[in-house]
Amino acid sequence: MTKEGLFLDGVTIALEGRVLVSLTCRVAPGEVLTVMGPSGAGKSSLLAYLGGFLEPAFTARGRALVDGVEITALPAEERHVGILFQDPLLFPHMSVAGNLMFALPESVKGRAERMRHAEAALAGVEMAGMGDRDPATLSGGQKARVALARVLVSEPRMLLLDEPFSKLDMELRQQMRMLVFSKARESGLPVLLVTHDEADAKAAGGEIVRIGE
Ligand SMILES: Nc1ncnc2c1ncn2[C@@H]1O[C@H](COP(=O)(O)OP(=O)(O)OP(=O)(O)O)[C@@H](O)[C@H]1O
Repeated sequence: MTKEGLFLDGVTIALEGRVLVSLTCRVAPGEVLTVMGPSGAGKSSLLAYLGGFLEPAFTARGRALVDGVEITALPAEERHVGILFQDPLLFPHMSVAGNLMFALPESVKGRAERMRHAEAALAGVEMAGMGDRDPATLSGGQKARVALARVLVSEPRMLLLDEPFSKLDMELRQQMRMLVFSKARESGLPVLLVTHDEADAKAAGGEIVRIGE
């Protein structure tokens, strides 16, 4: 399929009759669009609309297309939107590899093959050989890298990032920014990044949209 990236076509989100977000823009494959704005502006609601989990208190219209596929016309489970939140949200009852295998598409068959995919993805985030570890024994930075590997193995069409670096300390934050944006570029995934941090936007290097100001 030709990669066209993400197209937000008149995406409008309102709460109690008040428009919070109104956006038409394109994000090329591998590029990042950063959405900034004050608390309560509607940044997370925009991601929730694209991911298919917007609360019913909101009304929304407009289309989001990824590589020509109108994801907003699909049920959430068919959108294949990868999301990273502030917290890595690893399943605590599964090993690190188990967390990745859970996210792998069903098309990857057989336990050995699934394990190989998981291990390769871990190696791609500098976590080679850590598949057997219990997530609780990992550092914050390691958990963040596992969360990134998990979202990448799920073969998403695009990435939504909701303040994914904000809980990391300065040095780790910079490392994670580089890793996330280089993985997005490498895999040609369009990225929507929500952040309060101007340094995130700078590292992302793409266009910045400010809402609610
Ligand atoms: N379930 C809900 N029902 C009603 N109002 C809600 C609901 N969830 C959020 N809101 C309100 O919707 C508005 C937008 O919230 P949203 O979380 O999208 O903002 P945000 O820009 O992501 O804020 P922050 O930067 O603080 O995360 C806020 O005024 C919030 O109080």
